[in-house]
Amino acid sequence: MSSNESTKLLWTAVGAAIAGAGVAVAVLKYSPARYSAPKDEEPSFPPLHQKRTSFIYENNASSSNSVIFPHNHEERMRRQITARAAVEEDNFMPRDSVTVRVPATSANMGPGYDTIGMAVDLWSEVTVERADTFEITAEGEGATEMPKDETNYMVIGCKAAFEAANKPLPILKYHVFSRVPFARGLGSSSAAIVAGIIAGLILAGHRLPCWGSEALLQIAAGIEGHPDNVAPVIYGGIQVGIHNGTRWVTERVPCPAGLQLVMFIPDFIGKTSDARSVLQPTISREDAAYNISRVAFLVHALCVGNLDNLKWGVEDRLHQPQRGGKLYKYLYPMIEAAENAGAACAYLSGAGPTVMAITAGASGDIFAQREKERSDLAVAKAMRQAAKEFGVQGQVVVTNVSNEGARVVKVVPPFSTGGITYRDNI
Ligand SMILES: Nc1ncnc2c1ncn2[C@@H]1O[C@H](COP(=O)(O)OP(=O)(O)O)[C@@H](O)[C@H]1O
Ligand SMILES: N[C@@H](CCOP(=O)(O)O)C(=O)O
Repeated sequence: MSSNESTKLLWTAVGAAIAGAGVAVAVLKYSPARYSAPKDEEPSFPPLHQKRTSFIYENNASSSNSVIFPHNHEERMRRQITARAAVEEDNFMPRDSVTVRVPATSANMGPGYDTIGMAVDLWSEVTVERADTFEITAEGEGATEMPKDETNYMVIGCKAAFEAANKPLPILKYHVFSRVPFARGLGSSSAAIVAGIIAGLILAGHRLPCWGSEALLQIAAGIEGHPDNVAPVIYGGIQVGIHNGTRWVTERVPCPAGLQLVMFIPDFIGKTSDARSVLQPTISREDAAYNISRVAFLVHALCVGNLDNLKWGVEDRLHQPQRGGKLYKYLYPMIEAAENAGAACAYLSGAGPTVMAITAGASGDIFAQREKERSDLAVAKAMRQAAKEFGVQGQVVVTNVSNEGARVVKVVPPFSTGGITYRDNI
């Protein structure tokens, strides 16, 4: 290399270093990290109904083009929310009518009492509309049994939504087409609560903060008292929820593909409140350790897709032995029969009386699989036989886990406008 070339290289390097330092200073000075909330403090945003195109970048030093550090998830979310909110601004006006679909859920999954729950591919559809007189009509599961007055959870959910919106509850009429078995341990109450809240929010034209506060979850779990049903109704999949001392927090647990759910649903009703009252108020350290180990095993088995470990993972000493002993004598014999017939595991769904067996199919829809690849039929037969031996009448329903939670399927006036069409043209 000539001395000329090396001098040129030296100056290029010096120039690059100065430019780099300049960028670094600019980045540090204007980095969005400077505007993030102090540690341990929730970032406070203006009310969500306010025009938001300005609130994130009120301080002009930070523009939407400024650098986001890889770890700065919060800033990235704020920008995404801002962009989306600008598009959706028009959609937050009060509505006349809304229809929401909500899934059944299977809580506890054995040892995860009041903590773990799974969305089940069985859906109810709730329509709430403004009316001159209050009315509740229902068809399908529990149509005659569910309350038709203000104690109905759809109404309680709707009321909570209007309270959150700080608006008086208008006169509304409710219609539910229910496919979630009523008071059978498949989360009919949580489905009604979540449907009511979502419908109420949309009718009121109010939206709740999601990221960082999950306000919908707070309201729903506040009404239900535990998050194991409402979290999967809202978010779908398998959810593990806690209360962190300040608020409810839920996380999705990965769900292995191709699971089938084989449910024995007795013909009789089992109210959750009754099934909670048979539980002992305290448990031994040994039983606590037992349940901790099983929950850990369950979550691990789901995460790595090790279905062989599920049968250990669903074992429990917190509620199943008491409920099985006092209310559902068929429970353990049915679990054994299902597992012997090829189920990966079986447990009491929620507070019962339904027993849930999980079987592993090949990939694709079960109706497109050869019988050899499916164990749901053998498991269903074994569960029915066990029920017969105990004189319990009921039906077996086979379905899947739903990775999706509650969704709005119709709104009047619609969200879709000439310019933007939302899915299903809602
Ligand atoms: N819209 C509704 N759908 C189902 N149950 C409701 C509804 N509104 C109120 N309930 C009450 O909730 C109870 C059913 O909930 P629960 O006992 O927890 O069973 P599940 O396992 O189905 O959630 C019943 O006593 C019923 O009166
Ligand atoms: N953790 C609760 C779950 C109740 O579920 P449900 O579907 O029976 O309402 C309990 O075990 O009590």
